[in-house]
Amino acid sequence: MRTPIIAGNWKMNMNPEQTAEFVKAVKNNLPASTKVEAVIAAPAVDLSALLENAKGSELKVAAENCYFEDEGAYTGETSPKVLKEMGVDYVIIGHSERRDYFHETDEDINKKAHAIFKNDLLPIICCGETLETREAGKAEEWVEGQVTAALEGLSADQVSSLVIAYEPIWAIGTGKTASSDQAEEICAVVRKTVAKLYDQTVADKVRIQYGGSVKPANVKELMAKENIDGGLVGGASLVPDSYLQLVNYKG
Ligand SMILES: O=C[C@H](O)COP(=O)(O)O
Repeated sequence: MRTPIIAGNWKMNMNPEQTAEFVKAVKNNLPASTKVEAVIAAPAVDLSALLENAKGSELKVAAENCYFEDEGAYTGETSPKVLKEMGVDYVIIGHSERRDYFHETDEDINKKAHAIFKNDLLPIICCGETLETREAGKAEEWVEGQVTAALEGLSADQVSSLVIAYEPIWAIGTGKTASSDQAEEICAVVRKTVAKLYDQTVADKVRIQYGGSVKPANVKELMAKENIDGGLVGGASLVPDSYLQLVNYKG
């Protein structure tokens, strides 16, 4: 009943020309968005090229970040209001790289989630533990805390429509995928947290992605898990053929 959602997260890796070429290479071979939602999250400087070339196709477009104010004196930030005007569908927030390198806090992420909904966009909210936290046996508690903080003040309807991406930091860009059982275990914790904060109906609707070295070779096994509804994919989303294999994992 939950539509799978596979999102490529390009990070800081493409320019507008490469973006246009990529979209041309994939746009006619994407699954129907009712079967699997295929999303690309691109750097702000590539969004125009992405949107223009994706027009009329099944591809959905995400920004990799935004600010929590619509406009004003915030040099270098991206307005969620303008993202909406441009035609963007989703915004990734709380990625571990932003939490770590750019000091994004749980409070910032919650403010961004509210700003995203205010502008009629949908957030993809990232969470995930470090290897240290996992080895200390605290991964579940950590992820529950991140999810609780990110969702504060959001309505049941809003939470039903958003996406949460569980990305164990030790599996990002390392080639070390969490086993499908490890991924499922924490994705189940995410769903339980939503049930605890809201109710089971909301928890059954929220879509949960796994991210961390997802590739064509492991996507089917991960997607077969009960609580995994999608993937947030870095490296393997940069090449058209690999991206197409991921979004067409159902055949
Ligand atoms: O947002 C995507 C994740 O950080 C995963 O990246 P990766 O697939 O390169 O491990």
